[in-house]
Amino acid sequence: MAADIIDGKAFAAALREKVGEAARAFGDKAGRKAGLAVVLVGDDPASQVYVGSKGKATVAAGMASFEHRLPEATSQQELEALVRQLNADPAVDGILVQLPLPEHLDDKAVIALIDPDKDVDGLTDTNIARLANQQDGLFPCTPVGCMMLLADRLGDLSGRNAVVIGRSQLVGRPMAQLLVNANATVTIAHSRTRDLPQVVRGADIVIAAVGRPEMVRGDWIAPGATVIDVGINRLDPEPGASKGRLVGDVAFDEAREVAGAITPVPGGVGPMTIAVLLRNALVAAYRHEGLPPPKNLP
Ligand SMILES: Nc1nc2c(c(=O)[nH]1)N[C@@H](CN(C=O)c1ccc(C(=O)N[C@@H](CCC(=O)O)C(=O)O)cc1)CN2
Repeated sequence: MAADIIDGKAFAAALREKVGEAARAFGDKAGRKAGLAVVLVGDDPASQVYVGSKGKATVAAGMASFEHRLPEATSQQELEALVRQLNADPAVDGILVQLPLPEHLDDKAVIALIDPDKDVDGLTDTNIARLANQQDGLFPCTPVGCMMLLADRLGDLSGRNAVVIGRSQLVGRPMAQLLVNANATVTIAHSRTRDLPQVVRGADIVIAAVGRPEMVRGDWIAPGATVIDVGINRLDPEPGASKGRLVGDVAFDEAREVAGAITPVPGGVGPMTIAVLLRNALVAAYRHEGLPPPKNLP
């Protein structure tokens, strides 16, 4: 039987609604809107689209959006000066530097400067440590979104075997930590993993986050497994088409024949990234004002 489709787009829309309600309540309590600053350097077309979507979603949720689009030639010093300025700005509750940065810029040095309590991407050392120590903090949006989809589908994850394919700072590593914190048994697989198909066959939960189109094949998936596809890869255009198709890291049609549930691309994990970003920015705003975030905000 074909797997159920996990509708990330619908889940994200519901989360954005809840964030919108909580943002209105924040405005009433704090006498100001929660504010999210997004910094984009250069003209990478995909990043421009994502930053535009983030700005629109922020405003739609009733929050203030501060967009900083800097030219490709921006120096490390200029970018760091902007981050310092945003750290000091009381109207800014959350700061996100869109990745990847142009090659000449040192992303680690820029991220290290972000005030951890405004670090809505959860990439600073302080938030990495808070995640590892199971403390309150701000954690990376895509993995948090994946956890919400998994909890909705599977409930308690205790004792489940999860394989995370990919070990990036933005997805693979925090994803594995969140799964461990939820008492799953976690394997992190990567380019040096031996017999990856066999490793994946042992998983009840597969998180694919490698950035290689349709790498995970249907015969790697255990029957009934839950497959979360984080990859967003654009294929070369077919003859006569202006744009190539978007595919994930999982061969969707094959995997769907075997899995119990699977996220599609597009419409799966991607929309959760922006919804969780809004959630993180609002949580940061409540904490910034010394207020407890609303209990009904996941
Ligand atoms: N600082 C950060 N940079 C980047 C992050 C991040 O979380 N923080 N994530 C990605 C890109 N990203 C947000 O920035 C993002 C990617 C995809 C989507 C999304 O909704 N995708 C749609 C398809 C969109 C399309 O048609 O192209 C989907 O999957 O349905 C949202 C956000 C890298 N950089």
